[in-house]
Amino acid sequence: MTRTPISSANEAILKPKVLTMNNPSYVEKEYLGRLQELVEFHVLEQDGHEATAQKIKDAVEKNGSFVAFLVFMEWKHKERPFPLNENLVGSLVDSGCDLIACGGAGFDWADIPYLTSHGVYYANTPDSAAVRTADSTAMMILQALSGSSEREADARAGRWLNFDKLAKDVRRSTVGIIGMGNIGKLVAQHMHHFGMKIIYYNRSRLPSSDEEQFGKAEYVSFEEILVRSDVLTIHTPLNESTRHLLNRSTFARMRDGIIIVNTSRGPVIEEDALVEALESGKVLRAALDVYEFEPKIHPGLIKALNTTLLPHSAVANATILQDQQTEVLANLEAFLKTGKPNSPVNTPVSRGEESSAGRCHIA
Ligand SMILES: O=CC(=O)O
Repeated sequence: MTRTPISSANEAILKPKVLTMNNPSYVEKEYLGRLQELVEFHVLEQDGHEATAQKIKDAVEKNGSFVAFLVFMEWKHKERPFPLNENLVGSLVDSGCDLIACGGAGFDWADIPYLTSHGVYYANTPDSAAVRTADSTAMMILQALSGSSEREADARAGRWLNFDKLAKDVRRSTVGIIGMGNIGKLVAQHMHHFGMKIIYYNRSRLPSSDEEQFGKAEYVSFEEILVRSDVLTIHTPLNESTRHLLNRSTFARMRDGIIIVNTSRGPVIEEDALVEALESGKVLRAALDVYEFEPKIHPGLIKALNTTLLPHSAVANATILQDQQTEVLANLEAFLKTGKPNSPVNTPVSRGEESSAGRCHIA
């Protein structure tokens, strides 16, 4: 694969300008070339929150308005300059930016109400994140059922044949899926293939053809999913109604010896309550990729042997950046051609009534 930095000094004057955070270095050269015929890219390298906000202000001052701001993730940057709020992107928004397209499925780091009320689309990258997150979730469910982290610790410590806590049989276990969006459905597909019974809780019921495909998955109430799940896996976005969805009271209502898996967002679980439930044995094991106060992990989780802990890396495989950066650019391309990105998470208020043709930047 060719890695092609985009030029920050394209000549064409009449092309709409697009500001990017980092280079889309993993995108196929031909695709990038086609987009460079449509727009003029300006690149800034990400920094801390305040420093990035200043770089954005400087870019606007120097170049005038940008039609879009694209955020490309890079491995070398360990921390993100978020939150993506008025302080970070206010200068862009005020200068007429219509689209912010960002790598990543979650968008809790962006002030969506601010963007919506200022007429700006926010687009995420659900497709590239979904497959990797679902694959990692399946792996973590199997790890937690088998107690592989405890067994590995035994092996490393030379403890042989320690069968105090035997693996649970995947084929005789029920997985409860909270949130049946793209990721939840892929997890259902994976775990059905492993022979698990699937139950799910979601805002709305899936078409019966989907339920059939997942081995007659059952749509259940929130209370029912707590008491019937052997493994509970969370795939909801983080918002005010899902913050601490799992808390002291819900843990108390779950079946004894439940397994908790979370690859969505940490604050969906009240971590203190989870630690208590792991200590009491109410929760047999937890497999987590996300934490309430990232990048800090609760000391009680680190200490516990019955946890499998990953550093928010469920999506991180060798090809994610290529797919994610391409998905960000596809959002831009769709927006330029139709006035709407492929995967908007909001409907900007001032534009809700406009016809999409009215917003096209490219005929
Ligand atoms: O956390 C990862 C994502 O939101 O894609």
